[in-house]
Amino acid sequence: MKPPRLIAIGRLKAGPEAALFAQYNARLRPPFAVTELPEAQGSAGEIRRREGAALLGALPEAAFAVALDLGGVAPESEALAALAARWEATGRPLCFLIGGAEGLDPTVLARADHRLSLGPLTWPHFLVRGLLAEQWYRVQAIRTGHPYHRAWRPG
Ligand SMILES: C[S@@+](CC[C@H](N)C(=O)[O-])C[C@H]1O[C@@H](n2cnc3c(N)ncnc32)[C@H](O)[C@@H]1O
Repeated sequence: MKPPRLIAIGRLKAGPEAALFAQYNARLRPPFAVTELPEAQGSAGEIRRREGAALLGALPEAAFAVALDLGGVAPESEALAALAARWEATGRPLCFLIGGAEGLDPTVLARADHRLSLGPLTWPHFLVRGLLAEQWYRVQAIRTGHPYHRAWRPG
């Protein structure tokens, strides 16, 4: 299987966020391939537009693009596992897009094939990489029946 690609704004320096991402990415089969794009300068609108253009420029034309976006739908982990199977069945290279501090430009959201929320809380973009890697590992555990994911919830 081709590795999913993570295209993200900002260069992740060594520290707790990088360690969290590395820990879960190392467990993934296959791990994410990562493309980092520099943070843009200017007003908030200019930053969004410039970063948006860079994200779209780094996105392969055929890609199935999943934008990490607060305005998207926040699925339960089992539902995300079902979505992952559908995304893979398209046969298109899977790419996740993470914005910078100003968020994703509307052009990126318009291009996205899916808008994925990790819940209504706003997370720092560097932390989102680790959260996504953990959820993708959980998705793989759900799909393979690995006990990492415990589905039980109180009734
Ligand atoms: C600090 S947030 C940007 C906040 C910005 N005000 C917005 O509304 O998008 C940086 C990036 O992290 C990702 N992000 C942060 N929280 C998220 C969440 N709860 N669900 C999905 N993505 C999130 C998005 O890709 C976002 O562009």
